[in-house]
Amino acid sequence: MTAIHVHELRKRYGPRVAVDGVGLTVRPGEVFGILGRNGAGKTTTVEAIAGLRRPDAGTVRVLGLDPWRDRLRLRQVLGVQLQDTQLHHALTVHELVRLYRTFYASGAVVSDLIEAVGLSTHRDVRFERLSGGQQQRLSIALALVGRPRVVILDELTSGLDPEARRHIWAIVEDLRDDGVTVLLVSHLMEEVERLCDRVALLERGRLVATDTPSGLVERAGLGQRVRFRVASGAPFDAGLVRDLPQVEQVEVRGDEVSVHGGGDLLGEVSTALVRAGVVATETRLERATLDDAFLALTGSALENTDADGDPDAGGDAGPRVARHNQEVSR
Ligand SMILES: Nc1ncnc2c1ncn2[C@@H]1O[C@H](COP(=O)(O)OP(=O)(O)OP(=O)(O)O)[C@@H](O)[C@H]1O
Repeated sequence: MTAIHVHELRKRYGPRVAVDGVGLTVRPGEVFGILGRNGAGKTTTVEAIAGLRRPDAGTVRVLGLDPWRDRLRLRQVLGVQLQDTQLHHALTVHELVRLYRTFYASGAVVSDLIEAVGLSTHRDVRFERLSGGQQQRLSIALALVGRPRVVILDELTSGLDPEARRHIWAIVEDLRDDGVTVLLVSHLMEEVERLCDRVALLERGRLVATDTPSGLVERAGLGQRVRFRVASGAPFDAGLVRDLPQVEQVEVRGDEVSVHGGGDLLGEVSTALVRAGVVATETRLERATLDDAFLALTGSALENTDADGDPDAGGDAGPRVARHNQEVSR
């Protein structure tokens, strides 16, 4: 049985089409990522999977259950952590986990779960007094309290510092080790590359591609680049590497050389340089990243523009992505 099956999912809000025929199959035990810009339809998709939003059309099954019709049964096997979970601010960590535990017929031992998410020393601290990272850890604990077989985590590390983010990633890795299926919505390429077995790219409500993170990079066909400096000070003869079978393009700027191509590019270029007696320094191989692949596959910068073309939505990763892509495609 598949863990999650989505077929031809559609949802509109008034005239706005949020999800437009999305299909996904998530295998049991997979960590499956949903990646896309602001407004791409990620949350609407996972809300439909969680039974929180009724689709206009299409089929959704989670462990064979219809999330809308079988909501009560689904609740016993599915854990959900959504963006901006509203929790009772005056309750402590322990009180909240204990309260949520009562919603399930069977589930985790409250103190064990609090320890597993690293909140033992904060068990008697009220929710409103927790830091952002601690609140996130608590919301994950609440998603896990019923020992779910499938967990949905939506933007679970947004706004957290690198250390808090790593703590939360370790929790997801433990879930994977325990065979729990995880559906992870994220903007963060590093998070997706580290945690996800496969990723679905959404763009304006449509599925652009589904693959492993490295498969997406390969699919984008962006190749690799070898960069080095010529030590001798003499001008570099680009003809030394231009005609090698794996080389597509050579750029020379002063003593800096950049060779773009595929296959065993580093080996081929290094051998040619040694044969020609050229001493190269600072040699490095650069591969396209998931950022680059996203950009190439969707034609837009991920974190710099939202799905409506609003250029305000995002941090500083967008321009970096765009620059890299220009380099690659030049
Ligand atoms: N309740 C709603 N009413 C009207 N429009 C909505 C509603 N929820 C979402 N939308 C719109 O539907 C589209 C998809 O939104 P959704 O939240 O699913 O995208 P997302 O990929 O999760 O975005 P983000 O990364 O910003 O969370 C967006 O254009 C959004 O403005």
